[in-house]
Amino acid sequence: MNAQLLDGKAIAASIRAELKQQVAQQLASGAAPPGLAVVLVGDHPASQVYVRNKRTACAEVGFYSQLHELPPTVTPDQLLALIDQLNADPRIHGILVQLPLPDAIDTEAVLERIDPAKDVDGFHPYNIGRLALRLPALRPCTPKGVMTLLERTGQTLAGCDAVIVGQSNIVGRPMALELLAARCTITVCHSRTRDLAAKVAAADVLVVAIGRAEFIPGAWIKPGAIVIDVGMNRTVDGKLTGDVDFSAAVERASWITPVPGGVGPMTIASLLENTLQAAGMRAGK
Ligand SMILES: Nc1nc(=O)c2c([nH]1)NC[C@@H]1CN(c3ccc(C(=O)N[C@@H](CCC(=O)O)C(=O)O)cc3)C=[N+]21
Repeated sequence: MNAQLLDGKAIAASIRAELKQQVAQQLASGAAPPGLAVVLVGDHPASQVYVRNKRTACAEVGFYSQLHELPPTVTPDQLLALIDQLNADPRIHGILVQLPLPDAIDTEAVLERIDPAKDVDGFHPYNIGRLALRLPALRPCTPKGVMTLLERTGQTLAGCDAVIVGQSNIVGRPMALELLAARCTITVCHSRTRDLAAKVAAADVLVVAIGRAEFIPGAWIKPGAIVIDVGMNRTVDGKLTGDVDFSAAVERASWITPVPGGVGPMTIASLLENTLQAAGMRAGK
């Protein structure tokens, strides 16, 4: 069997085209554009690339956006004061504080300072709690993008055995909540999991988000599984590679995401959807 490619790059482009139309319609009826503020602390080179991609995407769909670049020496009080200012700014509907933050800053305190109604990353405990309770919320962008990819396969998720490798607050845990809401049976694996190979081999839907290049061998994949690779690892020669051994997995899976061009562009598309949602203009869902 040779898997079909879940082309995140193309699906994200079609989502942006739809959002662009919705924004144009709202603008024509006199509404202000959705506004996103991105806060970047320090000079993490990878973060600068991601932030640039996010701002380009905002411009493409007609959003207003601001970039706030702060030095790595910024004090917690200065950062919290900026968040307060953005919370109060009526032009800004979404606030994204790029992670990771410098060690001297208490990440949880910063994320909790963001108005939950402007929390377009969906990282605030209020929004995570609402996701856990299956209430409408701003949902974390990467798991939301993965759910959009899974919908595009046309496969029924209810009743599937879904296995998530990785238990991070930003991907693994909210991913488990999303798949549970879709009525999958969930297994979350992590560094203390026993017999990971057997867990992976039981997955109808496999989502891998651990950040270790080609950690999951293709031979572990259940024939016919849907494989979603959230990993983005930079190899020594500068290429991006996922957490799954793609060349072997593609021969067993029914659907698989490439890296790059899979989950990454969907994360940004979800951020745009969330910003539109926060602006009160309903995005797709
Ligand atoms: N508060 C916060 N929210 C985030 O959503 C967030 C963050 N912090 N910190 C960093 C990570 C990383 N992230 C990416 C999003 C898209 C691509 C993406 O579009 N990747 C392209 C390729 C990019 C390349 O070639 O380098 C792809 O996979 O095809 C990558 C990485 C969002 N993050």
